Amino acid sequence: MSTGCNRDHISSREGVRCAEMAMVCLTDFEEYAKEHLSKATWDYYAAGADECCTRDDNLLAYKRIRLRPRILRDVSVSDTRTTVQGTEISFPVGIAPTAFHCMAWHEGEMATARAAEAVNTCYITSTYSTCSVEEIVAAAPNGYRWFQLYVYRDRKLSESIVHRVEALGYKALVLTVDVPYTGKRRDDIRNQFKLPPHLKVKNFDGVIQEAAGPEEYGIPANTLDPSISWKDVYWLQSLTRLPIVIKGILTKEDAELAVEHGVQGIIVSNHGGRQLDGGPATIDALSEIVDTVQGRIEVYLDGGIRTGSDVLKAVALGAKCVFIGRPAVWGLAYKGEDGVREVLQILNDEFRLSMALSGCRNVAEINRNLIQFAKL
Ligand SMILES: Cc1cc2nc3c(=O)[nH]c(=O)nc-3n(C[C@H](O)[C@H](O)[C@H](O)COP(=O)(O)O)c2cc1C
Ligand SMILES: CCCCCCC(=O)C(=O)O
Repeated sequence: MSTGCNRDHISSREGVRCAEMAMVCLTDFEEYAKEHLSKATWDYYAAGADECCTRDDNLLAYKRIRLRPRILRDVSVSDTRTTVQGTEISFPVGIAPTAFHCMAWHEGEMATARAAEAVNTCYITSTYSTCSVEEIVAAAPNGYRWFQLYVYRDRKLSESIVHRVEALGYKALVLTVDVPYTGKRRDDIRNQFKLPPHLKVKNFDGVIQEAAGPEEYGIPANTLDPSISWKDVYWLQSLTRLPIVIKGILTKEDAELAVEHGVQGIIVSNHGGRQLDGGPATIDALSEIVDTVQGRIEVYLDGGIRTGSDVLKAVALGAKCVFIGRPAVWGLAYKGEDGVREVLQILNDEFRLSMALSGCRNVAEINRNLIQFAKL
């Protein structure tokens, strides 16, 4: 991915200094992470599927959208707060579930959770966290958290994690539906990428870790169930009272089915372009889904959010909140909890500024009138 940053002139010797310079935008963190992580780790985080068309289009699509700013609207006071599933967060940006945070920073997901708690936003913990859900909750006891669930062939295993996170105070379950199989990520294959042996998928320590059979990323490959279907949404509802959010919807047809199946939210997502290459950029898929859902449930989005004006565009097109994946990991690689906080703070500042410059005083004032649609 391009760094999009004005540091390209910095020589490698000067690059050491780079770490002490102010981080100005999210691509500064990307550049830092690329320089400091091992190649295999960097490649895993950066990976897209196949030719990475969808991964890259997630970012480019925002740059094709133009805004229609309003003026003279007294933007001396602005309020970025919003709610998700009835809970207030400081601005409409949360942290998407990403796996293996301990590869980026020794405290891994505990650091991520502390940062989200400090900024008062939502952190979605991945099934494949390298700290256990118990450790994460203990690290940030007042944080607002959802848990991302992959459905295992062994349903008892999924059932037990659902009960565990519900008892721990997680506030929603995010069912990821776009990974019946892992996408083909060429660099991971070339690098024979594996979770380093000193790290574990801690939630299932001693269970899937020791299962026999072929491995993917150093964890058993045949654990996720490719046969999951809409009826499993009913199965999940039978296990829990938590709201269920489906992550990985890209069409109006599936959005309608999600509503009909009684879930409480949708994340418009293509898994950061790591699964099907050739699918739409998420911001391009958003409008048809918002139009279909008609406010019956909340619609969120992830993929390619790198600036405050990206957030503004997604909210204007109907996303209640957006989530960042890779940028949080870059923040971790930079400075752990403080790095993730900085990433969120920069996005918050940029979002506030974009709101003000387009004449919006609060999130409720952001709507489709802000978007310039191409003339036919
Ligand atoms: C390194 C990495 C690991 C990921 N792990 C998971 C995961 O465990 N569960 C999941 O539902 N999505 C996972 N995702 C997808 C993210 O939740 C999210 O959809 C995506 O990263 C958003 O795009 P962005 O990175 O451009 O912000 C992962 C993405 C990345 C980059
Ligand atoms: C065996 C499947 C590993 C998936 C790891 C997490 C993930 O979703 C990713 O995109 O990477």
